[in-house]
Formats: sequence, C-alpha cells, structure tokens
Amino acid sequence: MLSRSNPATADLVVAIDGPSSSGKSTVARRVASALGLRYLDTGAMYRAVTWWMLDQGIDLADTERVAALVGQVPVRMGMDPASPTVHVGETDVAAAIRESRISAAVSQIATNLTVRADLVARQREIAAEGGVIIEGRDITTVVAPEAPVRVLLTASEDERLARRAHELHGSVDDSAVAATRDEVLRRDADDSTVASFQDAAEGVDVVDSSQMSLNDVVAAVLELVEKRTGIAP
Ligand SMILES: Nc1ncnc2c1ncn2[C@@H]1O[C@H](COP(=O)(O)OP(=O)(O)OP(=O)(O)O)[C@@H](O)[C@H]1O
Ligand SMILES: Nc1ccn([C@H]2C[C@H](O)[C@@H](COP(=O)(O)O)O2)c(=O)n1
Repeated sequence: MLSRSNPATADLVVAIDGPSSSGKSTVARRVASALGLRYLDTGAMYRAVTWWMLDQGIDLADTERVAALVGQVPVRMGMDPASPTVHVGETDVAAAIRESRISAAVSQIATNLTVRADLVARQREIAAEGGVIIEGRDITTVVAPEAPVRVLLTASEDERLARRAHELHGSVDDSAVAATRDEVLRRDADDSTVASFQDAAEGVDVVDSSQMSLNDVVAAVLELVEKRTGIAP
C-alpha cells in the first residue's frame, strides 16, 4: 500500500463529489499522486457490495435481506492512486465491478439506507486516518463534512454523456450516447434521492469542468487545496 510520503499532507482530507462521469475518479487520482495522498473511490465500495450480493444470489429488491447482510461483506480497498485495487475477501473484483450488469444494479444498493450507513462508517474510519482524497456522492456532506478542502466537480449532461460514451463505446455518435443514458442520467436520478451531489453545500467549491481539459481540472483542484490549506505539490 501507498506510504503517506508527504508529511505536509499526512493529516489532509480532500473531499470530492459530483454526478456520474464528471471526472471525479480521474481527477482525484491525479491530485492524490501530486500531493502524496491515498485515494479512496467510494463508488467502488457500493459496486463491490453489489457484486457480492449478486454473487450470493441475493435479490437486491429485498432491502431487509440486503441490510441484514451488508455488514458481512469483506470489501478491501487498495488506495495507492497509481494502482488502486478492490477486493471482496481474496477475490479481485476491480474489473467485474465495472461490468454493465453492476452499473445497472448498483443504485438499488446505493439507495438502501442501511447499506449507506454501513459504508459511510467504513469511509469515515479511513477519513479519520487522514492523508487521503475521497470521491463519491456524499463525501462533502456526510462522510467528511469537516474536510478542509471540499469540491463539487460538475459538467453538463451532454458533456458527461459524451465522456462516458467515448470511454465505453469509443464514439460519441447518437447510438453510443443513447446506450450510455441509463448508466449516467438514470443512475444520477436514482442516486440523488439519497445523496445531494447536484448542488454544492455551503462552503463547498464548485469546479465546472464542461469546458476544461483534464489537466486544467487537476490544476484547478490543486489551486483550491493551496487556497484552503496552503499546501502545494
Ligand atoms: N475534463 C475532462 N475532459 C475530458 N474527458 C474527461 C475529463 N474528465 C474526465 N474525463 C473522462 O470522462 C470519463 C469519466 O471520468 P471519470 O470516470 O473520472 O468520472 P467519474 O465522475 O468518476 O464517474 P463515475 O462517478 O460514474 O465513476 C473518463 O473517460 C475520463 O477520462
Ligand atoms: N459516496 C457514494 C459513492 C457512490 N454512490 C453510488 C452512486 C453510483 O450509482 C454507485 C457507483 O458509483 P460510481 O462508481 O459510478 O462513482 O454508487 C453513492 O451513492 N455514494
């Protein structure tokens, strides 16, 4: 695992929220690498729980059964931003949790309030250790509302659909974008019933990346870290 190599950032927590495909994972990993922080992808935790429930043959609509079982799911997150890992027990699920069957089902898990309480508690333990950038949907508001740097990373719907379509289908033509709508917009609609990531909470800085290159977004977040904490790479 990554050692917390930068003494200046040993206690730092950076929180990033935003809708699907706004660039959270990509930007957070790069910022973490620049600052010597660990990187926690909380969406991957919800995906790993989804993977385990389906692997066990659990009906995700049976919210009480899911709630009763979530505490048993042995999710292990590797937080080196250069090579983050996700295991459930000894099984490497990093690729499996990105399959479309998981993307299509994960909101059923993420909208289960007992699951949220369980995963938020695990995420808060990691935040309490410091030296970490955490991204998701409720990090600035619920998991780490006291973090000195809190960012809402947004982009227009069209831009987010195009980014995901390009990533998944290698194209931004009409059929590629249409095939991506469920993964991006339907999921955001479902997820926003339990987490507030469309508007910034008080004190949260907004970065609208619609017209920005990845490098510019990373630079903007690093500037916010410096502005809020005085810490620079
Ligand atoms: N500023 C940008 N300009 C162009 N492409 C971008 C930009 N930011 C991110 N991308 C691309 O958009 C896609 C989605 O980015 P990423 O997976 O980081 O989003 P995300 O917010 O973590 O999504 P999710 O929450 O659904 O996992 C990736 O292919 C990434 O390379
Ligand atoms: N803190 C979080 C992180 C993620 N989710 C939900 C929202 C998504 O549907 C799902 C997977 O996230 P992704 O990998 O696409 O970022 O998990 C959440 O509710 N809270």
